[in-house]
Amino acid sequence: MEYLLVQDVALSSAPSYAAMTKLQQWPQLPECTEQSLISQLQTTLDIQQQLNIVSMAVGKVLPLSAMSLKTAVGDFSAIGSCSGEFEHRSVLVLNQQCLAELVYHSDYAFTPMAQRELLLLESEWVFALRNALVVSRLQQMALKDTLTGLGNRRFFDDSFEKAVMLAKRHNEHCALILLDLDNFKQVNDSNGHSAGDEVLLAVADCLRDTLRATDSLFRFGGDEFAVVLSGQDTDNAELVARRLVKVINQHYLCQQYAVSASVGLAVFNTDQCSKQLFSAADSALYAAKEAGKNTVRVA
Ligand SMILES: Nc1nc2c(ncn2[C@@H]2O[C@H](COP(=O)(O)OP(=O)(O)OP(=O)(O)O)[C@@H](O)[C@H]2O)c(=O)[nH]1
Repeated sequence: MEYLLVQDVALSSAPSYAAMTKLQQWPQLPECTEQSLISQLQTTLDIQQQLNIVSMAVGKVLPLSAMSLKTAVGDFSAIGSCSGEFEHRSVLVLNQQCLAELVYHSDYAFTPMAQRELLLLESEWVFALRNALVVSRLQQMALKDTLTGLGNRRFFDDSFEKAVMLAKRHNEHCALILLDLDNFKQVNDSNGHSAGDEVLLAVADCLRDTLRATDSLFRFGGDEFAVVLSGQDTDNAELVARRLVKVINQHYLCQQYAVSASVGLAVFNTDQCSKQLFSAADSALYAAKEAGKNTVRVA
């Protein structure tokens, strides 16, 4: 299913609320309920929060056990969702554009009356949801590397600063891995830029698959990647770093083009600020290159 993308949005061309919903044909909720849902939705541009708000409103008109939303910027589940025997699906459309698909679950059948009430609540949500989707899409575009879909340098700067501050506050470990591919330039030079892009995509996949969901992975630009590991001491972080170098060595494209990876690792100590930790990892990366590449050095 094709969902709304930010470039599809023409904010000024949205139809009027009444024309879009044909509300007069539908059973009306008491005015205060209707007003409060719309005004609650206007308080946030966060899709998850909007879904939670709508699920609470739906819960007032029928017994709901789960509610989830599929969009172009990701899938969301209402807080407290659990399985239910009956399912009802709705596609949310605004201005002839598909915003999202909503999936409801309940232990009770979705009667035609219940479905009409859901439709009414959905019609109150579409404008706020459209705005939240646009914001989310813009955030993704500002913070993601377009080739690999990983966080970009700007996202790294922000996340790294926060990770170091948290580590300091909770007196925990925080490790920074800087990874730079070896001999990558020759892939571009001998096989063209698209072959280079393929290698970068393969490396991004290797790194993503090897790391845990709680680790943060970024592409800095060029052939440089960064990983922030929260709560890992030097020994564990070094194990992770060596594993990353190994999976890159084992990938058939990297073998084909003789590409490997050098890594610099630094683990936060409480006297350091984020700049000092970064600089320590950068020096370690330089040492790994100087040591002949395809290796890990710890600051
Ligand atoms: N295909 C492709 N190449 C890129 C991209 N961004 C940067 N590059 C190229 O990546 C190369 C990075 O240069 P270097 O790090 O010096 O290359 P290297 O051969 O790995 O050098 P060593 O680290 O010393 O082994 C340059 O040739 C850039 O043009 C990209 O998005 N796609």
